[in-house]
Amino acid sequence: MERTASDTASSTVGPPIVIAPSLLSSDFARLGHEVRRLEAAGADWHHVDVMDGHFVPNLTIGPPVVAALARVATRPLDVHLMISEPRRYAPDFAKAGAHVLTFHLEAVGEQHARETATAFRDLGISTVGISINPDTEVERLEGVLDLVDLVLIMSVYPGFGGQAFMPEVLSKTRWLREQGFRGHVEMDGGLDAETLPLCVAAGANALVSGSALFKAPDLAAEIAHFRDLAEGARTAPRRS
Ligand SMILES: O=C(CO)[C@@H](O)[C@H](O)COP(=O)(O)O
Ligand SMILES: [Fe+2]
Repeated sequence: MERTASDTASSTVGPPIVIAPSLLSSDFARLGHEVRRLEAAGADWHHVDVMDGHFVPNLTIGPPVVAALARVATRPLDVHLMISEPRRYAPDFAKAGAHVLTFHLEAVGEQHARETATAFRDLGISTVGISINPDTEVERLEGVLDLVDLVLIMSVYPGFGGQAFMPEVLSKTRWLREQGFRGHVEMDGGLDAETLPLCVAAGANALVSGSALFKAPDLAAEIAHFRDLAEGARTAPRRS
C-alpha cells in the first residue's frame, strides 16, 4: 500500500521524527538500487533536490527522474524545488509522484506565496511545503503559515551537499514553534550526529541528511543512530 507523508510513526509530542536522506549524495547511476537500500535501512522519506541552474548555481534532476523514483519508492518522495518558477513546473512534479512538494519563498515573494501554496494543494499535493534560505527572515513566512503543512529551514546556502551547518538559523525553527506552527519543520543542510540534536531541540522534526548519512559505513546503523539522537533531543528537558 502506498504511504503518505503523514503516515510515519506516531508521537504524542508533535509531528513524528522523519529521517529524510538526500538522494543528492547517492549514486545517481543506481538510483533505484539506492531507493531500495534506503528503505531497507529505515529511511522515512526520500529527499529529492531539484535545482534549475538559475535559482541556485547547480543543475540536478527533473520530473522524469522523479517519476522513475516513484515507480520504485514505497516511502514518500520529499521534493525540494530550488527553482525560479515553481508554479510553472509543479504540475509535472505532482504528476511524477511527489508527495511533499516544497517551493522557496524567495522564488515567488510574499505576494505570491499564498497562491502558490494553494495551487500546489489544488494539484493534489498532500504535504505542501515552503522553504527559506539562510539569509531570509523567518517572519516573512507569517502570512502563509496557515496554508502550508511543512516549513523547510535551510541550514546551508542551497545548491550543494556537503556544506557546514549554520547554527544561526536554529532561532527560525524556535520562532515557528513559538508561533504555534504544528506542521512539519524540516531542516536541511549539514545535518550530522552533532548538529541533528540541535535541530530537534529547537523544534524540528523532519531531518534531511545527505553527505553524513551516505558516507557512514553502515547506513541502517546510522539512520537508527540519527533516530535515537532525535528522540533523545526531543524528550530531553530544555535548558533555560
Ligand atoms: O537542499 C540541499 C542543498 O541545496 C540539501 O538537501 C543537501 O543535499 C543536503 O546535503 P548535506 O548538507 O546533508 O550533505
Ligand atoms: Fe534539500
